[in-house]
Amino acid sequence: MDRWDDDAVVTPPDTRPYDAFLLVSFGGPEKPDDVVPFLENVTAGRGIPRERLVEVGEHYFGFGGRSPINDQNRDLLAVLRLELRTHGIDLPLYWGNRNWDPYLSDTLAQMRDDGVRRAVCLFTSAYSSYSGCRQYRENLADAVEATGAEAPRLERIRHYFNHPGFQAPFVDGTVAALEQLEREGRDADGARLVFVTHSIPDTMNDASGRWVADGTEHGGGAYVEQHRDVASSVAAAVSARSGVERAYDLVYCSRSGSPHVPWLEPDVNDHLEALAQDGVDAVVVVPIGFVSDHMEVVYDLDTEARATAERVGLGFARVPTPGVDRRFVAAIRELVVERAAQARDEEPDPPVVGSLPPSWTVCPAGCCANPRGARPALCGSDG
Ligand SMILES: CC1=C(CCC(=O)O)c2cc3nc(cc4[nH]c(cc5[nH]c(cc1n2)c(C)c5CCC(=O)O)c(CCC(=O)O)c4C)C(CCC(=O)O)=C3C
Ligand SMILES: [Fe+2]
Repeated sequence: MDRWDDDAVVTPPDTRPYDAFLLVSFGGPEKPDDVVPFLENVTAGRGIPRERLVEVGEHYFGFGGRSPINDQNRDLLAVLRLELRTHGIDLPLYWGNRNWDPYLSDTLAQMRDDGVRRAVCLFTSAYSSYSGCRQYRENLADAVEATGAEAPRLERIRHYFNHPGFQAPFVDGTVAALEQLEREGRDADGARLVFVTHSIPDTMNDASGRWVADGTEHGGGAYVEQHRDVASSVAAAVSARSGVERAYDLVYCSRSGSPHVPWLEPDVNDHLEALAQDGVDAVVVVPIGFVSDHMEVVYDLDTEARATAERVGLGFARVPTPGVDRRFVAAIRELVVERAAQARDEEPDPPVVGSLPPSWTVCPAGCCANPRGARPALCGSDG
């Protein structure tokens, strides 16, 4: 008969004061008829040129009008539910999107009806920027407004770009990609590591992580700084594993908006062309800007950037995003427990890799300012 040692009984981690977890994401179309209304949601008031919308719409139609992003969030919730349960954490999980069903306002109403009082939120963006943080905080404020007085109180997990569980899948994936290039007869030792993230307007980067105290501005440029820190940390871990120092770069994809507005560069396609001209034989593309392999990855990188690499004769291997990797899912569990301890005024020791400290959980006044003017936003000190 199996003996159940008393000391084998693990005391579940304390997640009070939270009685729910909310996954906050971008949303994406699920069938061809959804594509145009989805794009209209995304670009409302953004001044995106019509020809750009038609172009991006074609990307979606090329994938049957269905973005992978909602299914990836369903998968993440399924494995997270298992992860929490096996660690004795009984937290109901909810999911809401900015731009498509399930919308945050519908999800918040469900949470209210279920009697949820105080939920911890994770955004499917690991970094500081208006699009990746404050805009989600504004979306939460709008959803709480629509839900009314009984809406749950919402608090946010820190930016998790430097959590070890977010970076570990990129390190392993890069080592595996180099081995793949080796098998293809490419110069893996001389391969360039090309870290990629979503381009944003220069002004949005300048405003990222910039906050105001007593009329004085502090910080700014956090989006690029955080990505550079991840790139250097992953590149160092890969070189420690492979015994080879490789050159690496941080480049950008998915630029949008008016061509007259400066966005972060170089674009990944321009960069691949330049590397080929410099005689580089192969690249490993590491999409550190993304949590799952959604359209900005499977189209902008796996379709567009891969075609550029083939055209210029570069060996090309693309590393998977964290998605449902068990270390990333475990990191989410740890971040929930960490945030709950902070909410109880305890002082957990947040694990980080790289040279930057753990990010804040309550955004300071003015942080990642909305380029179109201030709007109500939750999870910060400027409501
Ligand atoms: C920083 C950032 C992230 C990462 C943070 C996060 O993960 O949230 C992100 C994610 C995503 N962006 C996505 C899609 C789009 N982004 C657009 C437009 C824009 N993105 C921007 C920034 C970002 N975007 C910006 C500054 C614009 C210009 C309009 C504006 O100023 O707001 C447009 C309009 C057409 C166009 O591309 O021009 C689309 C369709 C999808 C869904 C993919 C799928 O369906 O699988 C996802 C996850
Ligand atoms: Fe985007």
